[in-house]
Amino acid sequence: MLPELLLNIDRIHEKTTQILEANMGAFLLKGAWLGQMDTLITCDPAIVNCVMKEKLPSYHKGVEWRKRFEFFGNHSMFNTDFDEWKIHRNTFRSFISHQQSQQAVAKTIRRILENGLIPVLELSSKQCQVLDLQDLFKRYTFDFASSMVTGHNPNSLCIGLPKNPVPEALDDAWEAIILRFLLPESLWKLQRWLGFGKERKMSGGREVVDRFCAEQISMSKKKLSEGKTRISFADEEGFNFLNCYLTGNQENSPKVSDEVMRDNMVNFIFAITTQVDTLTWFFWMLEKNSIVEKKIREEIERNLPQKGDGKNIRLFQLEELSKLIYLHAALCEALRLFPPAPVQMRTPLQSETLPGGHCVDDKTNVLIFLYGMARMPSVWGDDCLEYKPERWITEDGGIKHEPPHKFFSFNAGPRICLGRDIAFNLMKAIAATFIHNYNFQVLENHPVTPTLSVMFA
Ligand code: HEM
Repeated sequence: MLPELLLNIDRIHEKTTQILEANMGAFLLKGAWLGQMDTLITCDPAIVNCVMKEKLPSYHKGVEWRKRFEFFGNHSMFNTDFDEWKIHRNTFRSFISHQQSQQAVAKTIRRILENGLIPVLELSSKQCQVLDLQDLFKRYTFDFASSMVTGHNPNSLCIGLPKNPVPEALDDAWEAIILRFLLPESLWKLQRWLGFGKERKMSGGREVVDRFCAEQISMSKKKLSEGKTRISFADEEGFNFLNCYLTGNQENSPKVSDEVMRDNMVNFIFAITTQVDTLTWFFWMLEKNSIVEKKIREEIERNLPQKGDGKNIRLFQLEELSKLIYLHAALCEALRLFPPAPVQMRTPLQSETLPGGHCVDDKTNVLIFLYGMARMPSVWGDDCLEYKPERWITEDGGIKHEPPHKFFSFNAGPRICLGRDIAFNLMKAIAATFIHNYNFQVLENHPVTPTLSVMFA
């Protein structure tokens, strides 16, 4: 099957989905790939539940995963397992669930929308300019990520749209990483050694990201030593992820090395910027389903009536956004059909039998293909290919809860995404601002195809 997949590389998501459907949701790729290991490719929610939740301690991300994602460093939460992962997860959790967090998220989003997005949109609409929405979302999420992680807003979303090398470096990394999954290891290693193609771009990107992190770490240390930031990250002024490390995130927490901070800063920035892809596909879906856009506008008008003459640009408070159920459903539906991370992989530590009877061992990767899961009639019904926010709404008008092993876009089990609520706030804030205040349309004949990247971009 590997040749069949490689021959269809330009439509690999569709091809894999077809093969999965013909094989009842799981098929085995024998050897010669991913470190000469066999790989069970699956989109069966029962297998996901078993691997990611019920038996997670028996599986790890493993060496083949880390080799491919080395851009993130050996000490990032994303690349670690077991005890080391637990330490990092606790640090992230203590930051995200801190009482300052919600206020910091709300203020930061508002500041970026008010001072960054609105001036850009106002100018562009006056001058009838064409805008690249994906680029705007990249700037929005990067400015937010940098503010939360380092306390510094780089203002990449501002009039003139200056180039920022860090988000570009992340995009380059994604495109190189997918090739590390598709090409034989010897080939991508040779490319890395020769400094060639996407590997060369990724190495350059790594330098850019390392420099960014080193500068931020050194600036924050300097501020702390000069007493410019209050000592605790728990104060409003000093509340950022880096300070959480520098000032100790919990009682008696050991101070960590710059390398650990670097790896987890990159991890955090990456986690936040995943929303670029969801927002982009969401707006594309609105273009194709104008009735959904109309319903969102009506929901905003109905639930959040405007005071005054309605002529001013309107921004929403996060508490207001929680009243927008249909918008939430429309975003869930975009996340279902276009999960930003379309694959997850785990390797068992020993022999295991999976639901459905597949046997795997420590020489077999289990690769979960989320993109395919969304397109299985057996999982989501005969209308699974349709963009249909209504599937997320209960009879009494609330949001329908789907178990994470079925709606797997935020992962499931002990490693479930910690930033889900922040993600929805970020996405709803920009979506409501756009939809309520502006009309937009996609350029005629504009080609829309996913790039060959490990993210579904
Ligand atoms: C649409 C937006 C998002 C999606 C689809 C998403 C999805 C995911 C996925 C699939 C994972 C598992 C990664 C893995 O183990 O390989 C994950 C983990 C994580 N996410 Fe998100 N994420 C989003 C936004 C965010 C945001 C905004 C934050 C932070 C504010 C965040 C924080 C995290 C953290 C800390 C983890 C690590 C969990 C662990 O390994 O224990 N995510 N996310």
